[in-house]
Amino acid sequence: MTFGENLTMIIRFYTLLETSIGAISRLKSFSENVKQESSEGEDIVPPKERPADGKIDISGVSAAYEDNGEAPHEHLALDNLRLSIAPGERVAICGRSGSGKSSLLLLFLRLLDPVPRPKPTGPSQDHQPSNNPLPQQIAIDSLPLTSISRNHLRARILALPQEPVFLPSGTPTRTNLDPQHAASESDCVSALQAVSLWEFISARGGLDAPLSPDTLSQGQKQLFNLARAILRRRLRARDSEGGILLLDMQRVIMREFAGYTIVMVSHRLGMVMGFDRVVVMDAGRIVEMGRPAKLAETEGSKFRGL
Ligand SMILES: Nc1ncnc2c1ncn2[C@@H]1O[C@H](COP(=O)(O)OP(=O)(O)OP(=O)(O)O)[C@@H](O)[C@H]1O
Repeated sequence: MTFGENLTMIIRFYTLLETSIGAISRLKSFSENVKQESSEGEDIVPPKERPADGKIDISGVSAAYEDNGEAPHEHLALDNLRLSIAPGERVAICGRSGSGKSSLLLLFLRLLDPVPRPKPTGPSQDHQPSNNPLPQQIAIDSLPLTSISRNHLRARILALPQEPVFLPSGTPTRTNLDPQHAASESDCVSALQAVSLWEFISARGGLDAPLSPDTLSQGQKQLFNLARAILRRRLRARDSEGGILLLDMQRVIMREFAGYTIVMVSHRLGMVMGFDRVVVMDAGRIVEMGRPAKLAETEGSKFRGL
């Protein structure tokens, strides 16, 4: 072996060692810093057809990211939210960056939990009375979220986040699309066809070929994520129709989710106008609510201002 080859090998192994040490350090910091979720009291496993209706009730809920224990929170991401959503209603959540839209979706998935409110803030408003008589609670189809098994809750609610998550590069496309291998090959192809991604995937070796998320554009990643939700919706439809879809992306295929209660975060007016109701947020509070077309016409409305 020449000196050059030896040097190349040393550099390659050294780089690998550095990468591995980095991974170990990230795992160590993850296990030290990330608190385990407590599943106390979450003993209800809803029957397969739930959430069949998709009714949502939020009564006086506040939430914060920092963990203060029992101490009051200075910065609330969500501040005394009260919102009822009827089964099958399509609600768009609007508001400036940082107003709490994504945090609201995290609430439904128990990725953010309610915290006690420090004190009534600001003047009482129509949409959010500051003297709230109800205990703070979120319920889906009249079941308090805190009593539903967290895993079941997350498995039942379809969520499309802003930043889609992919399995490590090299994982087959099919596993990325359907990690539990619950769907048939034709189900997978059909879901990818529904979002016009099948031709692209097929040209790269099809379902069993390894997928490198880096080779997908941001739009393609969102479409892939949408194909996952379509596939899960179609598999679920064999047991029950309806459910809850949380959308934190701009592109939606309404046709695929007819009958679902939809809560969508949106910045695009064109998308919002087709919804039943728009909820405008500011500083973690609901500041306006109503039919999008009506609010868009109302002089001085916050929605119009956006
Ligand atoms: N991981 C986090 N840690 C701490 N604070 C956070 C975190 N995520 C959001 N926040 C804070 O919570 C508040 C609400 O943020 P959120 O992401 O819900 O807003 P948003 O309306 O979805 O914004 P955007 O339109 O930019 O996505 C903001 O004050 C934000 O700084």
